[in-house]
Amino acid sequence: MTVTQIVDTRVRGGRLGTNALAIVALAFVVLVAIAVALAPVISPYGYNDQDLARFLEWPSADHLLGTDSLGRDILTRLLWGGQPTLLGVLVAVLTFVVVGVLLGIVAGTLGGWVDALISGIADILMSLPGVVLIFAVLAIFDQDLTPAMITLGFLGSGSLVRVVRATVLGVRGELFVSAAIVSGLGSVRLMARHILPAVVGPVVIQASLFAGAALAVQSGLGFLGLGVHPPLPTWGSMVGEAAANLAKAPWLLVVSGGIITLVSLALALIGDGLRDVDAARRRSDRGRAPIAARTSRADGGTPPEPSDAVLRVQDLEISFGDSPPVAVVRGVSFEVQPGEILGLVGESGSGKTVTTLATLGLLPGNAAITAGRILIGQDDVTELDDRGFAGIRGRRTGLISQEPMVALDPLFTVGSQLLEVLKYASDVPASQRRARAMQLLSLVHLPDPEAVMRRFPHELSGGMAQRVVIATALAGDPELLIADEPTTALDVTVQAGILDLLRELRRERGLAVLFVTHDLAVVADICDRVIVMEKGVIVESGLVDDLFADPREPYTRELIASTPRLVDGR
Ligand SMILES: Nc1ncnc2c1ncn2[C@@H]1O[C@H](COP(=O)(O)OP(=O)(O)OP(=O)(O)O)[C@@H](O)[C@H]1O
Repeated sequence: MTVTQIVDTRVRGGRLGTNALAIVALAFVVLVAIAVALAPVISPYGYNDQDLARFLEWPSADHLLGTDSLGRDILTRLLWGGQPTLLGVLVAVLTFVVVGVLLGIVAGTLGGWVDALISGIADILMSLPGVVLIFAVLAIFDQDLTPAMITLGFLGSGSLVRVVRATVLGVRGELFVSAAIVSGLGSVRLMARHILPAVVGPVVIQASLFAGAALAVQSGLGFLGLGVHPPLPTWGSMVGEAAANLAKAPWLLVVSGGIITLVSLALALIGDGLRDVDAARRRSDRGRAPIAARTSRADGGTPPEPSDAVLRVQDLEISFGDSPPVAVVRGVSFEVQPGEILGLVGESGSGKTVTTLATLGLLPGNAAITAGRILIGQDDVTELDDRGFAGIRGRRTGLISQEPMVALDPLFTVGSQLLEVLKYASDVPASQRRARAMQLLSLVHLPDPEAVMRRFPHELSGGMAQRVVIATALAGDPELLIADEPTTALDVTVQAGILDLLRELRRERGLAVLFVTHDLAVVADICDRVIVMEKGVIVESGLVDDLFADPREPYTRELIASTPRLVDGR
């Protein structure tokens, strides 16, 4: 059985097991929706039929869920009340999906200033005080719930815009999309055949999670008596009535609060189930990614051999000092395949940095490789001196460091630094270097490359500087990028952009990346496989999803537990 088959088998097994709950939840929501839609047919009474002799009654054969303070049948009101409630949720979700998908696709497809404008709008939508705006809309539209729920969907769509945009950017980098464009597929067909199917999964997940949030807001409004047109109930208004009679008939709150809780819970379970399916699909794609990338590079698509690895570290031992030498890295072995992003994690002092420095031939003078080998392609670089490394650094390996500002010389413009690297690390003729430099700046999505060429490092933001560093690292067209905490010094939004760029480079150019970090949330976001180091040795390694789902070593579990964004799923 091949590795790909093993991954696929695991994925299928995972889907079946984890989604039983989601399927039950989906069946429940569908059942509730059908019952609510059929309220006029199946309700035992009218929603405003009053029987003042039988108010606040417990469930009985006549009134299966009891009666309210005016003797109205609770089951009937629950069914009728579901109509404005679920319709409101539907309106909000439809708005959320239409706005989010349209803007996300336009931003991801057109890029440039359109992308910047739409991303700005998405940021603004996410920062607006939603509840206040919804109150205002209700006041303006005479308590009409529809405009209020459209507003809710519109405000919520900012997050979906980002998800769809990122998905579109990812898909556009796929080889099959490039092949489709080259073979003359029009943009409408490209959208229908390749881009829309890719965004369906993430959109459905986001929509089901948003539906839960919309139900909560809808119910909250109903509870406050907003958007309600008595005597027609909403689930929220029924909670309000139940709260008013809490001492006399606590049962009412169990029923009205219960249906809202159950439907919200079911929507969350559906979202979680869909997310599992999507994660499993991605995991299987990631399991295949290196092979796909390798095949695309290898002439004739020959099956990959282990020796196709871009980087092979075998039984590496690194020691400091000589009387006696102290080994700080021991028995470290791993491989990085073309198109693969391998995470190297561990707490400070675990040996990540010295391992990567050894790979680049940059160990400090008091350190030495005392055992093992490092192979870049087929070349053992363990014994190479600086002259020997000249053909490797820049041309076969590129470095992205933690501090982009430090990586750039403050005395020279971006252009002169890029031209210099192109001169020494590439074979681009002098006459074409300027054009190539600007091409590299465009490749890393820096707008107006000509202006960027003229700037000094201090005139760049942190994110721009890191993109310049990545462009510089790509100048010699290396097959391996070593990224040493490349996002640690950047703020979260800029960080996401740099991670997107690395993913895109991997997809478009089949680049391999050795990603050194202590941030497991970043590893979960970008890496295919991960190696965990502790005190100079590898304690655990594996596919990222497997390792995070089922860490075997206590040290790994501790690392995961100390990363709040992973633990609470943010
Ligand atoms: N110049 C040096 N002289 C002596 N020992 C060193 C030197 N540099 C690193 N070490 C030791 O090597 C070990 C591994 O350090 P390394 O910097 O690789 O850890 P790290 O996991 O990369 O940590 P960090 O994330 O803080 O960079 C540590 O025990 C450290 O004390």
